[in-house]
Amino acid sequence: MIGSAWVDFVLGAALIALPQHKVPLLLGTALVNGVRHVAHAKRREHAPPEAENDAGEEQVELEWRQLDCVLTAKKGGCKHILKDLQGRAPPGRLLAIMGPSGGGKTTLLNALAGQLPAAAGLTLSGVVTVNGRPRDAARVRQAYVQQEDLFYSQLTVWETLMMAARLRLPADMPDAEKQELTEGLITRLGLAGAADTVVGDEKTRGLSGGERKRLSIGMELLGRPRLLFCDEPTSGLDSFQAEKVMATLRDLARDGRTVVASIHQPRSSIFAMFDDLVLLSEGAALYAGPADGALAFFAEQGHVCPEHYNPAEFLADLISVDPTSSEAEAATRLRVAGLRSNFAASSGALDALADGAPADDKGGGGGGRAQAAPPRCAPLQQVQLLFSRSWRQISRDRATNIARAASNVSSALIFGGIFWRMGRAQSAIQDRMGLLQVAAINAAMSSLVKTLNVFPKERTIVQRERAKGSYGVAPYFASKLAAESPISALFPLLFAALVYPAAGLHPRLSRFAKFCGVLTLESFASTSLGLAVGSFAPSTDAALAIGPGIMVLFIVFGGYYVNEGNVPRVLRWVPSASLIKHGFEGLCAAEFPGLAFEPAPGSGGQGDLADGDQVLRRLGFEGTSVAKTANSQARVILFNYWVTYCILKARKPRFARLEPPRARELPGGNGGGNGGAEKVHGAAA
Ligand SMILES: Nc1ncnc2c1ncn2[C@@H]1O[C@H](COP(=O)(O)OP(=O)(O)OP(=O)(O)O)[C@@H](O)[C@H]1O
Repeated sequence: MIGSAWVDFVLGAALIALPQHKVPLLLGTALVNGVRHVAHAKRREHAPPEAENDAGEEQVELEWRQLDCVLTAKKGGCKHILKDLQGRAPPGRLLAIMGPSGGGKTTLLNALAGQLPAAAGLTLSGVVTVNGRPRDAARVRQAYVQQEDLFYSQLTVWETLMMAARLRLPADMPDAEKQELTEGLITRLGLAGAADTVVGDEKTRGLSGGERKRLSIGMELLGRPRLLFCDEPTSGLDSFQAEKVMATLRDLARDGRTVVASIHQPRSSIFAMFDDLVLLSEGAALYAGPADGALAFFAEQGHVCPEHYNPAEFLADLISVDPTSSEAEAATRLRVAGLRSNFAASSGALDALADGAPADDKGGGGGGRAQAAPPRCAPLQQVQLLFSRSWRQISRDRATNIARAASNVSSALIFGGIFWRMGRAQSAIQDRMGLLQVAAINAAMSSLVKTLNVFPKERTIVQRERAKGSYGVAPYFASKLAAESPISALFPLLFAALVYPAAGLHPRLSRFAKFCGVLTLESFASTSLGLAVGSFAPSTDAALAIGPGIMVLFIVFGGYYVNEGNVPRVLRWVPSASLIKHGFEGLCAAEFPGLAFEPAPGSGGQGDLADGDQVLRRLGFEGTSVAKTANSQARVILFNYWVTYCILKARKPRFARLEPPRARELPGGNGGGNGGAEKVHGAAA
């Protein structure tokens, strides 16, 4: 995939560097490229789907041993994140990984799922098997419900699940069957009452936290997983919602699936739902066995849970290091180290976990009934589905659309008021240039900020969906642009319709049409810059810091503050990349030609600018035209789209490789417990 992204990168670079008269060639090649993608997608469509070879409802047993995770710092020293862990997650049971914050729960879950994000200096080693085979070779259907629930906020529960079903399930599966499946999932997850509720976000009221989490689980169930990982499914939920979510996971386990969830500190009713339990503290296991055997295990060591006490709270207190004072820290460290050696010395609990039978064996059945694995729908159908999703998202997002409209109307009223009916005096020349410059900046900024606010989050959703093979970048990108462009064009048009007559700009309809066209194209260029920045920025905050920074540079070299002829040689490329400059130049080209200006009183015309052509010359825009600036702006747009496309295509989450078990030697033997930062010596076995 990365190789093909590089081909696109090089091809795109060559095309955009072409001289302007070869632009038709560029379009032709884009068409060829499109056909290549459709052909590629078609080939993929006929490729054997990775999960179809799996037997229908096989039982999955996950096992791990000698699992170590070490982070080596650049300045030397290591942090031992997971310490020689072993355990087993049998089918039909819910295994909970519990422990204090920073204990290594998420790292263990990620390592078991094969989704531990790769990082410099991070080494993961050990053995993880599925039904006795190395996990990567086992090709079992697994799913991972991430801690952060990400959805298109304006789609309802039904639409979200149905869209995922249409994109992920085989094209030859009748739509009625997909609908039936979606309905079944909604009922199963207890979401029937919320089926027509939009997911919502900070601006739009929608699902509750628990409903969102159950929807996340539902999305993963579409892939018919037999092995389900869930990271902190109850975090941020009230106790009622948390209980409902955990009950859902327990029921999924009862249907024969293997369910592994990390959880921080559950209430007692949730603790009672666990079949098996792994207790982690500072990366080391203090218990792994049946959940109902944990209290007895620790009672034997003299740590008795008081009556009527939440066992989860008792265990959390028992295995946590208390950093509030040096005495408390030393005492709790000693206790945790003792628990760790006691557990390592006892094989009983581990054996019990290993022998765990399905808690209430109902065999297979349940959720996987009619669901099938990939192949997906054809690229054209993907475009159709993704277009309808993008269209619903943008057209239903009333809060954002109203805010954008209000911002454009208020800017138009303010600028219209300041530059009210400018006339043709010499002083009106500067006013005109000022208005055209602020109009160019306003159109660019409003589109940029809107895109930067939305796209990084959407990119994460798309990456998750693409990781499941739901669709390709080309159908996604094409449908997004097609759906969003008409609505995005409305806002600059609204601004233009108000400010143009108020300021008394060139009184011809054709000039007004050009003014609107230039502003709309500039708004698209700014959106394309937002997409390019949003595709590589690590977060929305980072995108909001980078995007406006670039825009300030484009404003400075936007043709108004620095004359193009005076730009230092080394920065000559900036004006040609500046969408503000092309926008401003285009607005000047629409406004000034043919305009005659009155001489300043008493000047006798000396030093005055008599007409618009002289103004254009003064600005360094002689010989310009709307068509020429539109051409330059189109190249900026194509360049940004191409950058976005290549980054989206190349960007994939990188996961740490599972190395063979390491031979290690820990200072202090098995005791550990020195702040999770033990020195690890030794080499890979
Ligand atoms: N890539 C990494 N770089 C640096 N430190 C890391 C990395 N991954 C994990 N850690 C550290 O390893 C320890 C365990 O992290 P992990 O997220 O697994 O804990 P956790 O038990 O899930 O915590 P929480 O309940 O707070 O989410 C923490 O101290 C964390 O800072």
